[in-house]
Order: sequence, then structure tokens, then C-alpha cells
Amino acid sequence: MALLAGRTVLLRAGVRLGAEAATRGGNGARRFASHRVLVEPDAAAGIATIKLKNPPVNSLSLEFLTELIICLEKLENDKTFRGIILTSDCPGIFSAGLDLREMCGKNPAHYAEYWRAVQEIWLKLYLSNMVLVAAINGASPAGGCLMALTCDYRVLADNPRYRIGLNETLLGIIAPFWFKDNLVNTIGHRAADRALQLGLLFPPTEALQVGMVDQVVPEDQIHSTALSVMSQWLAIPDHARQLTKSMMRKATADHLIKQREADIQNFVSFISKDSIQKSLQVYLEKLKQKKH
Ligand SMILES: CCCCCCCC/C=C/CC(=O)SCCNC(=O)CCNC(=O)[C@H](O)C(C)(C)COP(=O)(O)OP(=O)(O)OC[C@H]1O[C@@H](n2cnc3c(N)ncnc32)[C@H](O)[C@@H]1OP(=O)(O)O
Repeated sequence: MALLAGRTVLLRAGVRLGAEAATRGGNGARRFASHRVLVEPDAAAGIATIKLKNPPVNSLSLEFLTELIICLEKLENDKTFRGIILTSDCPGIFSAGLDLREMCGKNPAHYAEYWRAVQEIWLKLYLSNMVLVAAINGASPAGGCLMALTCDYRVLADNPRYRIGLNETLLGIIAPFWFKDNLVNTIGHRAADRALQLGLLFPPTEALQVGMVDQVVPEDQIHSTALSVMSQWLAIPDHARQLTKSMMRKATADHLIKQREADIQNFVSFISKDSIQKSLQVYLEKLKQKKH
């Protein structure tokens, strides 16, 4: 996939991405931003902060996912950066997860394209050679939780409204096996079994207790905490840490890689069912009516 600064690029996913802004930051590092993914580089520290900015709730639309995939590819290929802090620019929301509108009322080809992008972002994040620290500064259901789960360390801001978990069953859908594998690797089989079946969304204290996050801190300390965790992880020689990360994660990633196409077909046939379409529409409608 060609990545050209300042040009419009046609992506494999078929999404046309607008021109990218590229400027120089204070420390001379190249700062780049797409429409919805803000990157704040600190070249001296070797860290980039990615701020998700797809208001109102950072739902993971196909275009947003595509921008994020490109951004991660660029950072991965840029030897300046050894670590990423993943956080949100939308107040009170880390990410509302997959964009339900991408899974409702569309055709099978669209569902397949969308699901491939969801797989791709997971693989990119989960297998990244860089240190990934999630600074979770808002609610983080479903796909939002999954993104955080791919990171090496999770810091959650202490606010009871910032619940995190894989709540798919509440929508009448099923977390795919690789969501489940990632959760089991993080919180263990018994806790994952209960959390997945009940679609639990954990408030900060419970999220910490169950091991869904590694640390809960006051909201105004989230970025400083993420930075200090990052420097601890970056003190480890890259080659040793990267090989260890790969040893810990490869089997889980390979599980999906070996059956990517079958997983896409499963998703398409599941999501195309009338009963599933109906459940998702009812859920979306409830979300919309909540305000009125
Ligand atoms: C065999 C294989 C099977 C595979 C099966 C499929 C597996 C798919 C897995 C899916 C994982 C997912 O990620 S599904 C998405 C799950 N997400 C949620 O349940 C979150 C829903 N949203 C909320 O709970 C809340 O919006 C919030 C807590 C995130 C924020 O609350 P707040 O009050 O601040 O905002 P609103 O609720 O008023 O929302 C504002 C606005 O955004 C729309 N919205 C919210 N979430 C989504 C979403 N995920 N997708 C699309 N749109 C979303 C909401 O409807 C409001 O819209 P309007 O302003 O137009 O009313």
C-alpha cells in the first residue's frame, strides 16, 4: 500500500483518503495527521501519541479504521518510534467500538470489506513491534475494549462512567474467537467466560480487579502515567522485548491468520441474517432514543 504524504491515496480497502497534513513539530519530528487520527510525535523520546478523533464516539467506521491502519504502518516503518500511546480526543469516550452502521443494511461485499479491516487493525496492533500503552480516557465497549486489549499495558481513567468490556452478547451478537482469545490471554479463562457470556462492562475498580486494565489513575494523570509506564518498557532492549512479545502472541495471531477468509465468510453470513440485522437495528434505535 503506497503511503504518500500530502497526496490522496487509494487504499486497498477501496476507501479514498483525503490529503494528509504533514508539518514539523517543535522537536523537528514530522507531525502528521489524517482527518480522524491525530499523531503527536516526540522524536527525542521515540514515542508517538495517537489520538482517536472520530466524533462523537470514535466508532470504528471503515474509513476511520483505514486511516488508523495507515497511521500504524507509517509508525511501524519509522525507526524513530519505539512506542505508541493510544488515547482518545473525544471527551469521555475512548471508542464506542465497531460502527454499527457498517454492519446494518449493507451488502455482503461491504460486510466482507469491513470485517477484513477489523481483522487488519487487530493484527497490526496485536503484533506491533512497538510498545503500545493504552491511555483509556473514556468508555470503551466491545471493539473499543478490543483495541485496548491489544496493547502491552492499559491505564484507565478513574471515572465510573468509563466502563470497559466485550458486551457483544447484549447486542445479540457473538464476540469472534480472536476477540475471545485476546480476552482470555488478558484476564484468564474463567473470568473471560463470565465476562463474555454476560457481556459485562466493568467500571474502573472492577476492571482493575479482574485484570482488564493494569492501572486506574485520576483522569488528569492519565497521560503522565502512560509516559512513565512507557519509559519503563522502553528501558528493555528492543530485540529482547520484541522476540518475547512475539513468543507470547504469535500462536493467538496465527489462529486468525490461518483462517482469515473463513472468518470473513462466517461474519458475512452471520451479520446478513434477518434476525441479527433486526437486533442491531433495535439496539441502534435504542441508542438514538436514549437522549429523547
Ligand atoms: C461468527 C462470527 C460472528 C461475528 C459477530 C459480529 C461480531 C461483531 C463484534 C462487534 C463488536 C462491536 O464493537 S459492536 C459495537 C458495540 N458498541 C456498543 O455497544 C456501544 C454503544 N454505544 C454506547 O454505549 C454509547 O454511545 C457510549 C457509552 C459509547 C457513549 O454514550 P453517549 O451518551 O456519550 O453518546 P450516545 O449514546 O448519545 O451516542 C452518540 C451518537 O453515537 C451513536 N453511536 C454510539 N455508539 C455507536 C456505534 N458503536 N456505532 C454507531 N453509532 C454509534 C449513537 O447512536 C448516537 O447517534 P445520534 O447522535 O445519531 O443519535
